[in-house]
Amino acid sequence: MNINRIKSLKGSIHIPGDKSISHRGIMLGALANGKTEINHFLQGADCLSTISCFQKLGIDIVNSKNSVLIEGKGLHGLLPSKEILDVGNSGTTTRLLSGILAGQSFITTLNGDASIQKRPMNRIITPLTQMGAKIESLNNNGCTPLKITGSPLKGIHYHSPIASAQVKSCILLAGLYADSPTSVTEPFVSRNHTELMSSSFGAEITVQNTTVTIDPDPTLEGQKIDVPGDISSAAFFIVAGLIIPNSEIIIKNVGINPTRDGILKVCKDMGANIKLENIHTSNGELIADIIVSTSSLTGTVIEGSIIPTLIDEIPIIAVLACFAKGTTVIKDAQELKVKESNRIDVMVRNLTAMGADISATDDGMIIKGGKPLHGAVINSDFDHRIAMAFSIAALNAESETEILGIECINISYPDFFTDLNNLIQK
Ligand SMILES: O=C(O)C1=C[C@@H](OP(=O)(O)O)[C@@H](O)[C@H](O)C1
Ligand SMILES: C=C(OP(=O)(O)O)C(=O)O
Repeated sequence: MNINRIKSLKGSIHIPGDKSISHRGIMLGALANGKTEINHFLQGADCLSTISCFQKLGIDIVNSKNSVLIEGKGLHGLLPSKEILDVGNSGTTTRLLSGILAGQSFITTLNGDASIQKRPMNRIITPLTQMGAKIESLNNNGCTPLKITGSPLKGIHYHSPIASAQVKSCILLAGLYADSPTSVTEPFVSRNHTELMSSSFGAEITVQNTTVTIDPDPTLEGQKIDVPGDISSAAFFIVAGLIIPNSEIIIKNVGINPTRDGILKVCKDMGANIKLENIHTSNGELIADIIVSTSSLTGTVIEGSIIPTLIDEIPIIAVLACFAKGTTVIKDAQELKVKESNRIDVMVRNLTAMGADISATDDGMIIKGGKPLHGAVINSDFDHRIAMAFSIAALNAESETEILGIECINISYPDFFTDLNNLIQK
């Protein structure tokens, strides 16, 4: 894909459904009694992997694009899969599903693509094993393929060394099958969609500071879920609207859950023209329209408790920082090394190729903004966030940019270029 500089962006856009919430809707819908209807479900490859895994576990799911209908079979209704479950590229599917499978009365093997086979799974194997689960990393490297032998589980209080919603959610979902309450304490609060959604399905969840506790064996009842737009997808348009001259865009119906809204705070800190309108709540999730216009920006420091609230947005925030005056420092973000790619290395390599002044640190990056970007050949390393971040950077670079492996945007945002083209002013 070749991309050139554009003049401006104008208009309004509806962002596709939130990836994290879409995954959880399928999982909890499958474990609930009766029908669950999910509207504005994200039709990205990761969420389709979650659907196909649950279909193989005996759940009827009809995906009619506008809505997804799930015929839930209750907490104990899953059936053994005849095949290996394919989790594709999705870390969320792998880790959350492993928590559910740990409590079943059958054996499951799951595996995914080349990227998933390098992502760390000991972070879930350790707590699930403490609960009594039997999980084998078949290549003995702490990664997939995983063989999960469902077992009777006991409730634990796990102190997670990382603020990870996937680790927390994996343990909480396993906790549904435990013999006593299960608690997870994390160093900082990570996204809380599992907590919000499972309590709306009828689970007993209590939250105290950074500790979440779930009671076992609830009766979950099917729900109607309206998925808000994904702020992690909106982030590309937020940044585009800020860095491209003469732009003003309205991004409608975006989830701004406080455990996800770090990018909004960072933009405000940097001096962005950004406003929220029409703020309301749906299914316990906070939603707003976001209005952004071209802004003069200054660098900032991003560290500590805000990191989990913007972890997937760091690639596009690094692009934003290139267009700000002064230095932006990103710290405490070592988790970026174990995403679909090593997002610190890949951002530094590719932004350097475009002429930015950026260096990698052990836990983040330092960007000295203000140097104009020029076109380059960008290898996305088949990471969707990287491919989209550089598609936006290319819109304000001096010469043509070529992005290799652009198809990976299908993971989280299949219509990204259609939506972008609708805003570009010729
Ligand atoms: O729980 C989730 O839906 C997610 C949690 C985050 O991962 P970690 O839990 O590994 O931080 C995030 O990066 C991922 O895109 C989605
Ligand atoms: C890290 C991501 O997803 P996952 O962990 O589910 O693969 C992401 O979407 O940026």
